[in-house]
Formats: sequence, C-alpha cells, structure tokens
Amino acid sequence: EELRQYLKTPTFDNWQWEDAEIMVLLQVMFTDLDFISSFNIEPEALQHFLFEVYRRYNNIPFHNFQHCFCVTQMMYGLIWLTDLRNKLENIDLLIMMTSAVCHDLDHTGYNNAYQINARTELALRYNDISPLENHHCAVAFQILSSPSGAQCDSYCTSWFRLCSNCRCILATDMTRHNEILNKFKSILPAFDFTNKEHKDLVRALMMILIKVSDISNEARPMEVAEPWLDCLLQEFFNQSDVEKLEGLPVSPFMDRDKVTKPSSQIGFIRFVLLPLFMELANLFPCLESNLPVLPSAASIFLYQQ
Ligand SMILES: Nc1nc2c(ncn2[C@@H]2O[C@@H]3COP(=O)(O)O[C@H]3[C@H]2O)c(=O)[nH]1
Ligand SMILES: [Zn+2]
Repeated sequence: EELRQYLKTPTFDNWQWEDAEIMVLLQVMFTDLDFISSFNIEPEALQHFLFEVYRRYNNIPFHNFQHCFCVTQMMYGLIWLTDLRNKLENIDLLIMMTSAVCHDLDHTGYNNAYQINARTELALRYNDISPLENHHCAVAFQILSSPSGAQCDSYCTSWFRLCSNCRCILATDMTRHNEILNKFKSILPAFDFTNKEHKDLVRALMMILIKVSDISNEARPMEVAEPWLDCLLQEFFNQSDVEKLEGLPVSPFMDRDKVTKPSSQIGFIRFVLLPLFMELANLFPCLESNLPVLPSAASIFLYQQ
C-alpha cells in the first residue's frame, strides 16, 4: 500500500527497480486507474502488451525502457496530483497513459536531425516529418493491433480502436514545442472542464501533459535527476561522434567539446522546461508546491533577469 501511494508522487525513484519490477509497477498504474475494469482489458492481455513494449525499447543510454517508465510514472503522478480522474473521461486517461508507455518505442539513440541529415530509412519513409515520432506511433499501433495468443482477441481490437485517434506521441517532437505551447496558451483562458464540447481543449492539454512528462527529469529529486543527465549526454555525445565521423552537421548541444553539464541544463530549464511547466501550473496551481523544479528553476530564472 505504501508503495502504491509512493508511485503516485513525482519524487518516485526509478533507479531502485529492475526491469521486471518496473513491468509490475506499470501494471499497478493501469490497474489503479481502473482501466482493467472500465475497458474490459484482461490482466494477461495487459501483461502481454507491456512485455511487447518492453521488448521494443532498445538498450541505449537514454531513450530506453527506464525512460519509458519515468515518463509514464510522471504522467500517472500528474493525473493524481491534478485530480484529472474527476476532470477528464477515462478514455482520455487511457490514451495518455498508453501514449506515454509507447512514446519512444524502438528509439535508436539518434535524433530527428541525424535521421534527416543521414537520410535514414525512417527519414525517407516519413518525408523528414517527425520521422522518429511517426515511427514510435507506428510501432505502438503494430503492437496493439497484432495480438498473439487467444487472450488478446478482444482487448487488442477494442484498445486499438479506442486509441486509434491518439496523436499524443507525435506531440513529443521538440521542433513542434513552440507551436504546441502557444496553442495551449491561447486556449487557456477558455478552459472549462465542465464543458464536454471542448474536445480540442482537452487534446491540447493532453499534448502538454505528455510533453511535460517527457522532459520532467529535472523536476525530480537531485539523486534521481543527475544520473539521467549523464545518460542523456552519453547518448548526445555518441551521436555527435558519429556525425563527425560521417561528415554530417553536429548540433552544438550534443558536442562533447562544447557542452558542459551546467551550460546544458541552465538553458534547457530556463527556455524549455520552465515556460512549459509554468503554463501547466497556471491551469493547476497545486503543481507549484508539488514539483521541486518550479521553485528552484524559478530562482535561476529570476537571478538571470
Ligand atoms: N539539455 C537537456 N535536454 C533534455 C533534458 N530532458 C530532455 N531533454 C531534451 O528534450 C527532448 C525531448 O524529446 P527527445 O526525447 O527527442 O529528446 C529530448 C532531449 O533532447 C534535460 O534534462 N536536459
Ligand atoms: Zn521521451
């Protein structure tokens, strides 16, 4: 019971758990949000789905199964913190949690800029338009639509149908950051959870929530956040090393000769993370006291003014 409650908080420490335990924690989240009963998803089918997801995350420094868990767990924490169960429909919560679990499926550790510059198969397939996010989405639908084993017959078809208009994963392409944030800002004044007609408002909120969860490592306690930065830089440096070898353009924020930890984080927190979190906190003021990054990042922000 204690662990169940801890799992609902943004201070949860992923580093204490093995992959097999993480699978169980993911199952607990889906069960405690009543998805099993609301959508007739059989526990074995959920287990099967999570195992397929697990198999399709690669063993790379950052965009791996642990990252998938952290993003999903932050989404789960935000759902409880902001009392979204009483504000949104259960199907929207299912879409958000499924999108979080699937949002980086089969990431190879090289970002969209690399995919496009190196003219990879993914970039060709998707005409340079969010190649990775389109791929994560495609793999998600592949998993949901190809049940193996009789127990999945009913679950996959209905789950797939339910989530088929889910486009949250595509919102995680950071080149669309300003577009999505500005859209959210523009509709904030009109936000009204009691108006069930406002589907586009809900959709904009869902996109913001997955984006917040995706970049929320720095909103966690220091002992959780620090190792994540090492993982991220390891993946960045690996990409830039390959780009140098292949004679491709190198992004300055990935270059081991240019990046330091503070330089990487101060700019990221100030210009990307904080403005995004602040907008969400406008809608849910309770977040200000519950996410450690808001007070600390806000002071960096003020100090630099
Ligand atoms: N510098 C920095 N970038 C981050 C951090 N967390 C997430 N990001 C970036 O945000 C991006 C979100 O989408 P991606 O997963 O493609 O890649 C991620 C990183 O490039 C962080 O803590 N520091
Ligand atoms: Zn991610």
